[in-house]
Amino acid sequence: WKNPSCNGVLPPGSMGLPLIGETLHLIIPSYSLDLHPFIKKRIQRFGPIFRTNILGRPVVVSTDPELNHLILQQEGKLVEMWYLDTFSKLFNQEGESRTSAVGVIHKYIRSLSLTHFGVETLKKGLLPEIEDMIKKTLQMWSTQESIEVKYGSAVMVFNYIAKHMFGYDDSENTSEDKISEKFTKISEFLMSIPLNIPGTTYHKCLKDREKATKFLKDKLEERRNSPDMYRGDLLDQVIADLNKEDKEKFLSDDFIITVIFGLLFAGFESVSKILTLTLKLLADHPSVLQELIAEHEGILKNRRNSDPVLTWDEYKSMTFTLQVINESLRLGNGAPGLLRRALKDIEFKGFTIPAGWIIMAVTSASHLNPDVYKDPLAFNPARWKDMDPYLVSKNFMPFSGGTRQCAGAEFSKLLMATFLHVLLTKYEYVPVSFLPFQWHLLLFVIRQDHVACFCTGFCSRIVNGFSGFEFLNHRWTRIKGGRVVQGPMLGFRDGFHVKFSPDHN
Ligand code: HEM
Repeated sequence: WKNPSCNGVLPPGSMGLPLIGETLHLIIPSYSLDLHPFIKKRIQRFGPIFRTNILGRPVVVSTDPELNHLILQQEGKLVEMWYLDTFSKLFNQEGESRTSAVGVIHKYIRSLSLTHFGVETLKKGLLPEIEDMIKKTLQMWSTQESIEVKYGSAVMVFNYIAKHMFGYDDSENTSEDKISEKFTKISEFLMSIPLNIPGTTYHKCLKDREKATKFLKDKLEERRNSPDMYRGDLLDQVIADLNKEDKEKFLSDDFIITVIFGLLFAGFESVSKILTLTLKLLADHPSVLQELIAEHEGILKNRRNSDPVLTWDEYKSMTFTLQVINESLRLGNGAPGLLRRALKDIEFKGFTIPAGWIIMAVTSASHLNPDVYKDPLAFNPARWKDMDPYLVSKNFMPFSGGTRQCAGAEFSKLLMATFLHVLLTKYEYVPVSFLPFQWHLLLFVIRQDHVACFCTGFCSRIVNGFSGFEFLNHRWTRIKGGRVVQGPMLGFRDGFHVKFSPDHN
């Protein structure tokens, strides 16, 4: 394993231990948004392209923007998409059947997701539905003692996508049967070592997958046997496809379940991570929060019609909000890299990547390149104002690129922007004071039976507008957590707990 054969010169690197390679280095948690220390150290030692071994597979890690760009553009020719073995088992795709199914799944899943979550659908009617769902979610959150935002938003996005795809209603299920719980738990286990022994996280993951799959199968059966339940949603579309006389050969119940499973997964996990990171970064950066609030208040002020619903044009006018979201996407790389398998030997800059090897394209390396993004670890949404569009196209790939570009990108941005709009126009951020007293002037505002304490050090807006100050019934306050961890997937150590206060009126 130490000196793999190759028809050329392998990139430099080390293959670690037999069987596990250098996996342990990669899963050591890192508590920063910077490149994972394992990748940083290897770059210093071997340069931007190096070889290693992860989970027993020979891997070439690339932080080289040109190579990353090349492999994203050469899907199906030089490389094919490859999931970790854990992912493959999770999605019931293994061995040759997996390889041949990937291309077909790709085409079908892409077209399905664009039909149901693409720009045209968003424009036509999804936006008001999303806004309504977010208002109800925040209202519901505000009845809880506190919310762990990553988990709460994962459930929110899962429920919305599942409702939209097959009419799922979480409130109809007891907590034991809530399928959202099964899915959100499965995601915790994704990077586990594939050891199917009772007690391992991998084993639990497979058990939860069984339950989730059974649930989806029952849904499919139920809808098929009750034509009066027709809603024109994704499930109805796939049932119609299955019933066609000249249906595609690959279409089967199992295939459909895999597609729905994959789509649910592709959606809720990434959005909830980036949304949580955005709230955490906003809580850490009061001046950015101020500017964002001003933008959303401006939208309300400029609204001519009395209909209090966000429009597509208003969403598109949220320049600063979209900069904030871009900045979160830039910093919050959900996974260490995009995974591909070389279909043939790839020659690049004097090195050869042998056919069959895995390539991990670390696109986040470009996101943190100081030559492109000055002071790259700083959360500075204003930087996007002056970014050169050409540089951005080459160095900003949170949604991947080429034919595999995320089919839910616009949906995700719109959902996050709408969430921020509802949150910031309806709920005031009240920071918990944790700096020494002498750094602050504490204002106690007493009206009726409510008492609130505002800290000037963090919330200058309240101080500036103090003369015309209105008592705020809706508030959100960071309670605890928010420490980012890459292990190697992005997460939040101890979660990010926020108290959303109820409306007293
Ligand atoms: C912040 C949120 C999201 C991020 C950062 C994100 C990121 C990505 C990335 C990086 C890929 C490409 C993976 C690769 O090249 O190996 C991808 C693919 C995909 N995403 Fe997303 N995603 C997000 C949300 C969503 C949502 C909400 C949906 C569905 C509603 C979705 C559906 C898909 C689909 C279907 C693909 C496969 C596209 C294809 O292979 O043609 N994503 N996403």
